[in-house]
Amino acid sequence: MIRVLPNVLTASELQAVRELLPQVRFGDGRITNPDSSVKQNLQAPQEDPANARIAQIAREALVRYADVRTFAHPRSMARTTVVRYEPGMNYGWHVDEAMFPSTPPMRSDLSCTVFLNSPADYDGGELTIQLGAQELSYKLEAGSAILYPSTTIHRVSPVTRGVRLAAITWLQSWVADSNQRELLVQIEEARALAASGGDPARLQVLLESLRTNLFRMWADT
Ligand SMILES: O=C(O)CCC(=O)C(=O)O
Ligand SMILES: [Fe+2]
Repeated sequence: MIRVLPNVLTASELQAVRELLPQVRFGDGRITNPDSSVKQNLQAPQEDPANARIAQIAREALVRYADVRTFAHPRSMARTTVVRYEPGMNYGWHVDEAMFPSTPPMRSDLSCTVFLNSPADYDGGELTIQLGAQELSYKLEAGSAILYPSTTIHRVSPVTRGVRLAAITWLQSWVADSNQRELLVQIEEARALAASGGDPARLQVLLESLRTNLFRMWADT
């Protein structure tokens, strides 16, 4: 399941990020993926002070964002890194690493991109995610983010004009299984609908989905 998170960064956080971005000293993105033959971008070293400040702003914004809690049930979040794609740069089809060598090591369940500049600033640079035979492409407004399963094959298509800037991170969830996470998301939606007296037809279909899918999960065959 993929979730777009509009306006993760407030206007003042976005302004702070805009002032910090020119101070980031980018290096070759392959520093963290030396064996990759498809990664062709620029990436801030972890120790870069402007990267660290942007990372902190992005993390705090993600942690306080209610949909991140509902959708991801986050247990831990990996390092956050600012990436930069100039014309000709791209990150070809790949799957993200399963484990990050943090202390303690963490498993990536969800990948996250926080878009840091306007889609009008560049051509190309879509984040495209494969779901079966379908491809879904995203190019979000500055300050908005996307969460998607780290199990998916995805890419950043070549930038053909301008510069694409984003902050990327990964989350480990308390609930490893994405089908189980999906049921918790539906329970939360049903709870919120019941509390607000919202659309009864939607509440009905959510409850049907929960009953049917829990039965499917628990039925002995
Ligand atoms: O820049 C992005 O939106 C995601 C890049 C990516 O797939 C990665 O760094 O693993
Ligand atoms: Fe990736």
